[in-house]
Amino acid sequence: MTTDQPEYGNLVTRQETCALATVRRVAAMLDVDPNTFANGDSLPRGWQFILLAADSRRSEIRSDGFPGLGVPLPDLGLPRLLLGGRSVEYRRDIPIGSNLLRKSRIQKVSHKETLSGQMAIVTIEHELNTVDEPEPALVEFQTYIMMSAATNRTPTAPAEGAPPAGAVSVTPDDTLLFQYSALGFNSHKIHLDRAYARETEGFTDLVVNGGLATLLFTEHFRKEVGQKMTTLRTKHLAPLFCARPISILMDRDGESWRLEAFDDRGVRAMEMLVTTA
Ligand SMILES: C/C(=C\C(=O)SCCNC(=O)CCNC(=O)[C@H](O)C(C)(C)COP(=O)(O)OP(=O)(O)OC[C@H]1O[C@@H](n2cnc3c(N)ncnc32)[C@H](O)[C@@H]1OP(=O)(O)O)C(=O)O
Repeated sequence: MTTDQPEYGNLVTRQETCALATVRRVAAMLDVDPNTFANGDSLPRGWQFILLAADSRRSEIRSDGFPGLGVPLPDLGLPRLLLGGRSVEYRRDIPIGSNLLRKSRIQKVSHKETLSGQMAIVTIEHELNTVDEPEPALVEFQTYIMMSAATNRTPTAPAEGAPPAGAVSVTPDDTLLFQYSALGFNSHKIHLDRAYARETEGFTDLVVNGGLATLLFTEHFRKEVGQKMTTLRTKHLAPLFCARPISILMDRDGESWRLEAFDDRGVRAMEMLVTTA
């Protein structure tokens, strides 16, 4: 059963700065030379997570360590949460060093009864405007799946065999997970606290943040294709785990690219669709 809730609608506005120091740290995390970036250069498309962090007070942090969505959302009584997907439209470049106005709101909340229990699907919309332009430079929708406490049901998808041949492999480790969480001011414990991830949420290991997996995809796209993305859409189908190789496959269809991620057991865990101008 699905029930669509009317918009919560409260618009939250914030001042953000695309700080060179933070951009240099993202570069360092990705093993890119930080000295190749300067004020006035364009923020690489895919790196906007540093401008979309929540700034919740410590007293507002959820029991799972998640700082919240950065916009008011009533307590839905669903203590667990995973990123379901994102959809981004890049309209203009964001200059490094620029000041931005960020507008965020809950766009939609749907409630579902599923085999795993109650679920809410929450979509939040962010716009980033450079101060001198009336139209947003970037519009991003993020969908979070909120769930009841972990049951006996394992959240790990069934094994399907080996990863596909011809894929590029990347293995996120504890350090990468920590640095991504720190740069996004995200203290969710499934990415940082192995005992919590296993014992409280029932995962086999630390879960790779879907935003980090997306960043690894967009970096792969930047290096292999080199064209500017105009849109990207992701869907997270199964969790990816720390210290396990992720296999990335990329296919082109005209001006669109489809990237898929498989875990070390061959489970298709994520897909990303990219278009270019
Ligand atoms: C936290 C956090 C950030 C993160 O990045 S967490 C890591 C990244 N995300 C994931 O690893 C999620 C991977 N996906 C899953 O584990 C499963 O898909 C999930 C979400 C547990 C749902 O699986 P179920 O088997 O329990 O449910 P169903 O597949 O039957 O779906 C039930 C309804 O939910 C809708 N739905 C499912 N997945 C998504 C999705 N990715 N996006 C949007 N909607 C989704 C599905 O359509 C079903 O609805 P129907 O109307 O079709 O019944 C951080 O920032 O800290």
